[in-house]
Amino acid sequence: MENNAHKIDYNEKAISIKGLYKSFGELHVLKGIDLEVHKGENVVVLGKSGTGKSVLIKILVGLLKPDAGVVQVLGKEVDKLNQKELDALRLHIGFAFQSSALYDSMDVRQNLEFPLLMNFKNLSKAEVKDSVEEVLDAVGLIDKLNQMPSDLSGGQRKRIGIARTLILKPKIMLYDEPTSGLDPITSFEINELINEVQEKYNTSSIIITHDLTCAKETCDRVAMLLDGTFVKTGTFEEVFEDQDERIQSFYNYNFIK
Ligand SMILES: Nc1ncnc2c1ncn2[C@@H]1O[C@H](COP(=O)(O)OP(=O)(O)OP(=O)(O)O)[C@@H](O)[C@H]1O
Repeated sequence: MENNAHKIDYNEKAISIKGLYKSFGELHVLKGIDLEVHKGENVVVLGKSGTGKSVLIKILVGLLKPDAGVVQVLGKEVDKLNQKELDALRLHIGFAFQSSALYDSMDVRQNLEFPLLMNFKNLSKAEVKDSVEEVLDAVGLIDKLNQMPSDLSGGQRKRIGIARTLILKPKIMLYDEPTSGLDPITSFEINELINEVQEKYNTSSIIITHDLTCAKETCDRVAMLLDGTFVKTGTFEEVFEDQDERIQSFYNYNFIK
């Protein structure tokens, strides 16, 4: 589904992947991947468990090196960067973990302040307070400022996790299974939030999921990863209109769940 609310700039690539290969010994995980994510675009990567979605993300953030291919993020060729350059690039990438990854011993305010204080030493107390309140407001949880993560629902923890990445004003958002473990209503709210983040912060995003509703609601384009390659890339409808047996079987299996 084309999401017209997003201001996509097709002249600017946030992520560009060409001919990417990655194997672990005899296990050939990525076998010639090409993908572009434009500025302001949400691209959903769909694929079965174990097809290399996490490997792809790790290559994007420089945690794994490709065997072959060119991977550019915000114009930088990731595997050519030194550690300092990589750290600088990662500051522009927000990673929303499947688990939310909040610090349980810190309240919501401290969880949100933490990345700011770690990365920017000269911020005034007022600047920190304003940033915390802005992102909490963006995820609709301003009233949870002083709560502990253990007192929040799973959906609220996901929202705070997203707020914590937003506080560094990332240009790119990577969402790893954002709706996994959530009930349908909470999943709906997270899908809406992903779109709101896109609209408010004009981020470019990769959303990894096998939740077809999440894909349909958040995608500008879908890239279907099967057997180590993107077998089809296009709008949600374009991908699932394809009669490729593997795509139809993925749809039928995941639709029933
Ligand atoms: N560092 C590694 N060393 C060896 N094998 C690895 C390594 N990282 C990933 N793999 C293998 O690569 C394959 C793809 O793993 P990956 O974690 O990317 O799958 P995925 O698509 O993210 O799956 P899921 O949806 O279950 O998280 C798996 O078979 C995995 O065991």
